[in-house]
Amino acid sequence: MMNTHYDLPQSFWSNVEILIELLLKYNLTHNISGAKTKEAVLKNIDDSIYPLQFLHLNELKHAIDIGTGAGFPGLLLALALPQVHFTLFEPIAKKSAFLHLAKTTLELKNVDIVTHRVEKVSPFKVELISSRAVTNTKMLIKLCKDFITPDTTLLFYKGELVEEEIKGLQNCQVYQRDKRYYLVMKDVDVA
Ligand SMILES: C[S@@+](CC[C@H](N)C(=O)[O-])C[C@H]1O[C@@H](n2cnc3c(N)ncnc32)[C@H](O)[C@@H]1O
Repeated sequence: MMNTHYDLPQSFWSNVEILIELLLKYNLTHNISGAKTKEAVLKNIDDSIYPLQFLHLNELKHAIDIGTGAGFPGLLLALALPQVHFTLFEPIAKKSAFLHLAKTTLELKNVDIVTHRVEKVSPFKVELISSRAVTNTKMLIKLCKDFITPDTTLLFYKGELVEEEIKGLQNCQVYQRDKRYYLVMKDVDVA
């Protein structure tokens, strides 16, 4: 299917097959994702897990994903990293309902879903924060600043505006694949 050097759990691809079927069906009536075909969903899945090839995730226990939508990337990272507890923030009820449906169907014990904007909840410290297609980098950092410690890794899935967005920010590393720019930040200054 896809080339990945990361050691995915045995259950990953069987869970993905179930997830794709679930999403395509749910999407017909609720229109929560632009990905309307299996191929399109697979592209989102590939994009979601690609950073596992270059991220160093030792000591990772807690992660949040901001604006998970129909599951990208947070739900897929949770499937790939069953030892890590993921809290997925998605304020839109029909999207959050889908995430609940996926959690129940796949019996995911490492996933919590919060139907609120990330900046509206009581924060807790995490080692990883991911987000794709939600808002610009500086605004994202502002929204989740109270979840960040000097050891937190930020993983933002960006487009070609990334260089513009990170001007003035420290400790940024960008990994490019085609039109996708994966922005990884550590020791983020939230002052
Ligand atoms: C364009 S969608 C992207 C969904 C998914 N991340 C993806 O890449 O397919 C942006 C999502 O972010 C959510 N969102 C917007 N602002 C948010 C906030 N402050 N906290 C949490 N989620 C937010 C929206 O409800 C929406 O579902």
